[in-house]
Amino acid sequence: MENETKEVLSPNKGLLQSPELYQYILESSVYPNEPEPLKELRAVTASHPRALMGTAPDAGQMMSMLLQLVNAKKTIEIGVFTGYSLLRTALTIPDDGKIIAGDLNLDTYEIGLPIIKKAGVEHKINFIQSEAFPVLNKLLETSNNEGSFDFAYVDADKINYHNYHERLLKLLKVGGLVVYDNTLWGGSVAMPEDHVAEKWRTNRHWIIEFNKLLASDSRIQICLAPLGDGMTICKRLI
Ligand SMILES: C[S@@+](CC[C@H](N)C(=O)[O-])C[C@H]1O[C@@H](n2cnc3c(N)ncnc32)[C@H](O)[C@@H]1O
Ligand SMILES: O=c1cc(-c2ccc(O)cc2)oc2c(O)c(O)ccc12
Repeated sequence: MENETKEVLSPNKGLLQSPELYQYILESSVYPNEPEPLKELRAVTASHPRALMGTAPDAGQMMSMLLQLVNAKKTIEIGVFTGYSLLRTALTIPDDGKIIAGDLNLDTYEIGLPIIKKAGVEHKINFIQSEAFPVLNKLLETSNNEGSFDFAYVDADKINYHNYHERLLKLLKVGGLVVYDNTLWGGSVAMPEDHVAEKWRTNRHWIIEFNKLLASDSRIQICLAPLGDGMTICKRLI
């Protein structure tokens, strides 16, 4: 029974040398401490045709650690899908913490919403069904929001990551973190273009350019963690 559940819930999404090694990380380090509502959310997401888009559980575990390290209370999420990373954040920040969460798609958010409600953390979430730009632009219209966020997570349209970056750096506190998902894009960033499977060709160029941009941005300190599909952690320095 245990094995059956694992197979359904844990497709090998990792970049590691073997599926066994990824499964080992999940079973030895991630699942034993993964809160029950997150397990439930993965289970309800597993049958969605785009389930592979969800933030990987090991990446979610790192998010919790980062949120705790910066004592995050005020956060932004761009790209919610069914809400795995959102629920991770909501379960980690304090009871009076707030998350502004934007996604174009309300239907997918509603798949996870009953679990978010049952976990008792919905009051921390302000979900906005929208393109990301208006959400960020609206926040920037209120000058009090500048330099006020502790943490941001970006997991949406890769072509606009550089535009989100400029806005998020204004919204983050000095010392705050922004984490970008998919910065290794299935490993395709390090392959010659003609070796890249069709699925990963879209966006590969944007991710490669974005990684260069982050590496040359003196306003931030970065670390590209090879977890999930690659997560770049950026700390605002100035
Ligand atoms: C990879 S999924 C997010 C996964 C999510 N973080 C999780 O843990 O399950 C990407 C999401 O970004 C949303 N999205 C794509 N383009 C967007 C845009 N321009 N503005 C807002 N949301 C967008 C999609 O609707 C989709 O739900
Ligand atoms: O097709 C994908 C796959 C992912 C993905 C792969 C591996 C992981 O450990 C996590 C996520 O992420 C995607 C994504 O964020 C997106 O916006 C579109 C497609 C995919």
